[in-house]
Amino acid sequence: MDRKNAIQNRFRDVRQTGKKALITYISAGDPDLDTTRKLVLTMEKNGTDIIELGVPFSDPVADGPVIQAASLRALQKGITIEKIFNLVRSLRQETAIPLILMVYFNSILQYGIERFTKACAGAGVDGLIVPDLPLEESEELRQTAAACNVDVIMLVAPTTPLERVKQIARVGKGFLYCVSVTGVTGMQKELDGGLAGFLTMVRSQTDLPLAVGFGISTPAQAATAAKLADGVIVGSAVIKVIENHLAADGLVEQVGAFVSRLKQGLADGITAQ
Ligand SMILES: O=P(O)(O)OC[C@@H](O)[C@@H](O)c1c[nH]c2ccccc12
Repeated sequence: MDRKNAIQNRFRDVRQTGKKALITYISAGDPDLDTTRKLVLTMEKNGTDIIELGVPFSDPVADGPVIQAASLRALQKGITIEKIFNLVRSLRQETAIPLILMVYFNSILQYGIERFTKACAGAGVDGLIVPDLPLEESEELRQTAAACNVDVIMLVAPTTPLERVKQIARVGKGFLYCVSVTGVTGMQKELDGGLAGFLTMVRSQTDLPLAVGFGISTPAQAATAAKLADGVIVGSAVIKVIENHLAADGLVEQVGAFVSRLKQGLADGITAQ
């Protein structure tokens, strides 16, 4: 399966239709693996362009309460990395959507760096987001992943000094993840006022697509962020919909409907420009 550059190609295709990319995040195995499979397919059908699957971890230091709770639900159901690879492998029979794993470095180390990246490539994973891996310690993973065409997506934050943004942009693959607020994942009432300046600064340093994430939870916020970047990432707000429907029917449909509203928000944001 040749999936080289699947992420950048998807950004290019979305740009060619005059739109911005919607990236949605869910935790793999929350509330169970079969629902994750259905959610991936439903989110794609409703306008998600790229999907980030979280590998649940017992000590998710970059995550706020909503994603922590999702991780816990998945761990309690017995999720493992092997089951996630199997899920991706089976999803590849049904969809070509770019898939990114959000995975803490500890999980990769435990598995073995090379074994992990090869398993990603073999299953059909296109990229990795490793939130606790600083640039200085990232070389081995980046090179090992690059050898099998898996993109290691790098993160920059408003507190990242310009010189460091330059260095990160130079080695990043797929897109550059621009963290909109300093802190953990989760919903914010308002987007940071400095977002435009931050993104202009990052834009001047790289030709990689830029995607904004952290704290984007409504279609209106997605619209605002979409004006400034090539894509928008929404995690906690999607998981909140899952959480609200755990005991009710229609969980998958409700997530689909929410994703469709987000996608519409991106489109409105662009036409309002
Ligand atoms: O949950 P939010 O605030 O919408 O942020 C996106 C986010 O969920 C997803 O990209 C993500 C989940 N866990 C992470 C850890 C680090 C960086 C990014 C992430």
